[in-house]
Amino acid sequence: MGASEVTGPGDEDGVKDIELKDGREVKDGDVPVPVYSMQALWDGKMTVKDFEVTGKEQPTLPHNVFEQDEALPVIDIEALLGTDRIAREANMATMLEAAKSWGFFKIRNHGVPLEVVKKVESNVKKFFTFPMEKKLLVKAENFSFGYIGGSPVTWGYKWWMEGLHMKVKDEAIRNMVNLVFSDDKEFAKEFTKDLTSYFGTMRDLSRLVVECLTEGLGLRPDTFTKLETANAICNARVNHYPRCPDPSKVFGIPGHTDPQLLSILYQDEVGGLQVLRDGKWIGIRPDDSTFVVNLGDTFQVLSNGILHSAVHRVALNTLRSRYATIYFYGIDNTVPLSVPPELVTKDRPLKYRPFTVNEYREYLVHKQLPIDSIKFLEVQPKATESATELAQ
Ligand SMILES: O=C(O)CCC(=O)C(=O)O
Ligand SMILES: [Fe+2]
Repeated sequence: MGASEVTGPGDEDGVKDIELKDGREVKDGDVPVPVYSMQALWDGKMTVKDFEVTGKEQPTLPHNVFEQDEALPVIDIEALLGTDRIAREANMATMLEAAKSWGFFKIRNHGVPLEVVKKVESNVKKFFTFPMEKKLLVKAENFSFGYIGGSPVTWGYKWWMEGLHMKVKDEAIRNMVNLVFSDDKEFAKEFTKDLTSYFGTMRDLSRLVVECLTEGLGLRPDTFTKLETANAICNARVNHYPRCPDPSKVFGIPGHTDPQLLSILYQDEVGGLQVLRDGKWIGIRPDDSTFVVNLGDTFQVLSNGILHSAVHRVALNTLRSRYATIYFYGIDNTVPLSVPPELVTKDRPLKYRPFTVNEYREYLVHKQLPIDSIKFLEVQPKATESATELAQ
């Protein structure tokens, strides 16, 4: 199938004069910047074949099969905040257990009006309809903030999605929105207001969940949230997965874990989010009365492996575009982070080494988000120890 038959902006040619060299874009001898997969597809520089996943990693579950979704625990946030001690303890226990085993759960009675998320979704939907040259005004360099037209084409597997990755800081939001919607000042103002309110409510919700889980680990509830400094990487992304002519071979996002502490996700009614549980993929049913929470690598590491950062992926379909709005809650990106000593015992020796969020991020951007990227943070056996083991 030719790129022209693929849904999406197709002919937008904001990058047509850019040469691809070793998967990197080169503009008039400038420093090369990465080009993204969907952007290259829509520009006729890649085909659907370039997105195909092979062998064991191919999609196995259609986007609309949710057979075991009912088993996914649902936590009542109102009960966590309430005065009924029994209800609180029951929900705390279920949440902690879900965080250890699934790494995923749903939350209900979370107090965030659906409209707050839907507004962000619809504003960004409008952004996605713009011609590529306009989207590229806020292109994310190095997979950071702004427009992501897929995954870097240098990665082994390619993401069939585009996303708008937004910083939490008000000023950053304002600058980005004003740049893109410069000819519609009223809309830009509304957009900024909607985003600011979304970020505020999601941050509060994330803190609450993180603090309850931290308390469940036997630590002071603010052990990790107090590291949510000005340097913290908290951000949000609206993902758009266009219809795909071959969902049996292509993923929106292949299996991966999220790097941050925690993600809170709202998916539209189409379906496609799947989580790996005990070696089996389970489709998560879309549901407007809940958000999906999943733990990220930082939480698994800082809990010394007690909590689980689950592998998840996004399946596509031939009929409908899909949107997901995700808030990623992170902590300081420069301070060295390490497992609290209380979580290291004789039975549970230290599993992960100290690291900084920036160091991990740097690794991920260059390593294509491998499914087991968290291994990078494992304690390495000391050379002398391995030599001793070998000698025995
Ligand atoms: O689209 C989704 O449901 C999940 C997206 C996701 O996993 C991510 O952006 O990290
Ligand atoms: Fe993810």
